[in-house]
Amino acid sequence: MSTIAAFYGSKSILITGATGFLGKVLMEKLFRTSPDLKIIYVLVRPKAGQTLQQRVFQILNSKLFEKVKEICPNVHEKIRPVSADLNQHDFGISKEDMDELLSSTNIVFHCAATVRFDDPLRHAVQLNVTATQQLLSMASQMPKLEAFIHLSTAFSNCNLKHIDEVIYPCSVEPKKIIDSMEWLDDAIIDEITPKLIGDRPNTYTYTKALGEIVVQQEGANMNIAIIRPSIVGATWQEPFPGWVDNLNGPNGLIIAAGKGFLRAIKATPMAIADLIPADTVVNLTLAAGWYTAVHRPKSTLIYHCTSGNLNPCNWLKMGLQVLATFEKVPFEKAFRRPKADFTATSFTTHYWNAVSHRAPAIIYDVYLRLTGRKPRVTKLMNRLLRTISMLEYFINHSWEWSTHNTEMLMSMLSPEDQRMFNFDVRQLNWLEYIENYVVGVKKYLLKEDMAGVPEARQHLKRLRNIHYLFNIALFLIIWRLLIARWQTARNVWFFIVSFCSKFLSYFRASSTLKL
Ligand SMILES: CCCCCCCCCCCCCCCCCCCCCCCCCCCCCC(=O)SCCNC(=O)CCNC(=O)[C@H](O)C(C)(C)COP(=O)(O)OP(=O)(O)OC[C@H]1O[C@@H](n2cnc3c(N)ncnc32)[C@H](O)[C@@H]1OP(=O)(O)O
Ligand SMILES: NC(=O)C1=CN([C@@H]2O[C@H](COP(=O)(O)OP(=O)(O)OC[C@H]3O[C@@H](n4cnc5c(N)ncnc54)[C@H](OP(=O)(O)O)[C@@H]3O)[C@@H](O)[C@H]2O)C=CC1
Repeated sequence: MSTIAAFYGSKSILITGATGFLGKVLMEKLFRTSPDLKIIYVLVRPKAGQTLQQRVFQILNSKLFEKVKEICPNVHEKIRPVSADLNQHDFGISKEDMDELLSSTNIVFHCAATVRFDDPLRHAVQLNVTATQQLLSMASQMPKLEAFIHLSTAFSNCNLKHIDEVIYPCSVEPKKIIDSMEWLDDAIIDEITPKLIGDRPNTYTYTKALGEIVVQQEGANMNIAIIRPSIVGATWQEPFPGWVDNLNGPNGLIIAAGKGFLRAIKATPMAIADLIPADTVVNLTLAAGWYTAVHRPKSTLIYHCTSGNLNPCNWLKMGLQVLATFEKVPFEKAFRRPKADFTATSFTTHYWNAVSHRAPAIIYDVYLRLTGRKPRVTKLMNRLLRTISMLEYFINHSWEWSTHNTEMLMSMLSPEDQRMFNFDVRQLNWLEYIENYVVGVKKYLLKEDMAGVPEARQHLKRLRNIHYLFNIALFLIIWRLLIARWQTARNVWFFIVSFCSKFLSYFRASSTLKL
């Protein structure tokens, strides 16, 4: 019997960010391995015209929860959506709901965050720092609380090269930042943002670092752990390989490359691609929750959930496997054939952006306009280039994360738990994982049927033929123009034609002699 699964049975669990990518995988695993758990409270905000119940219903009805519904048929009774907006004071939670949360919760998993890289500092601070502080204040009033698990990121200290499982100070205290957001106006905040974030690339990583300090300060008297995942990718094994549901991280780029929009990217091929599967993160998170509650470590433990030092893989190997999978399982209705290269300098990046990204987009939009349709590719391409510029930092740097606490936790697990809550990335076969990841992007994100693969292949063949025809036509047009305007080109042309005709007459003469 799994000790961890038994631990979560009979517990009341509070999850923030349960509608997000990791939150859903976490909830799924909890229900699947501990179907007898008491209740999961999920803090959800109504969104896109959907009520909380509709949002939760949609999650439970998704493919991700198919196994859960077999194992735990009454899952909908065990999940309690609580209306909450983390941007509001007390999260806008009603008094009755708050009383129930405070009196019943045993474990808190804090997954909610803004993960946007371009969020204005005020918004990122509100969600990643102030809301964390408020949640800790709520947690401090929970008499039955056994553990509080905070999801941070391995990149919270990406301004450093070597990162230990410790909390690093920031130049300005989080409390001062929170206070200043109250009275500074937006223009001033925008002005001071670059100074505050310093050598971090965005407000996301900066506010996640501040969030960690808040957790350490405010949670001193609680059983707390912090999980720092690196780049979270599709699921590796559970509940099935390749599950993914948003465009964050590599996902959007895999689509862009598979559909032939992304043809070149500035990347350091040999830099470590520190990807970590979502189910690995969830297994470590649940194991850490159990360990924190049962073993009550004296200080807040930080767990690096990274792959680089245990099972390193570089961007080149990953990129090539992504491209190899496109050959096997092409995406439908591609814009161009998938083919992507790394660029090394800003000059070559600008060049390929102009030639391989912007020019085809403009040409296609002209074609759309001429055929009476609305041009859209240039806009899409601009958005893609903006996204790439935001992600580029992470594919051109390498980091070393120590994983002592994570390895210690692994050694504390029983063999059964090591199997059931596996977070040992040394067992991960990257090539297999990436293939399943790309197929998962096709199936679960693009909602493309595998039955459409032969037609997708045919489409790529047509694109190849169009490409050849286009190149030949372009060559002939340029050559014709050159001959018309430039004497040297005419001379070269005359030389080639006379050389070919001499070669042909020689060939004809020698074959006649042989006869
Ligand atoms: C399997 C790995 C291999 C990868 C290989 C992929 C390419 C294959 C090519 C092969 C050959 C070449 C090899 C190349 C190898 C290198 C490839 C690099 C890929 C790896 C990228 C690394 C990413 C690292 C990030 C990790 C950092 C830390 C992790 C975390 O802690 S947090 C989670 C990460 N957070 C994010 O990723 C958020 C990033 N997103 C944003 O900040 C914003 O969305 C934005 C990018 C700034 C865009 O903002 P906008 O306001 O312009 O847009 P909005 O968000 O409103 O969306 C508008 C529409 O655009 C769609 N969209 C959003 N995001 C993306 C996206 N990433 N890609 C594409 N499209 C996106 C969105 O859905 C909207 O669509 P609409 O609704 O239809 O309008
Ligand atoms: N994905 C990744 O690559 C990595 C993620 N992490 C960390 O893991 C955690 C989860 O990330 P992930 O699942 O990918 O993120 P998602 O963006 O998928 O999910 C974010 C969650 O936060 C919720 N949320 C955002 N704003 C509010 C709000 N005002 N009130 C209530 N809920 C809100 C969202 O709710 P809604 O659905 O209503 O928007 C959603 O459930 C984060 O803390 C992130 O920093 C760390 C490293 C890498």
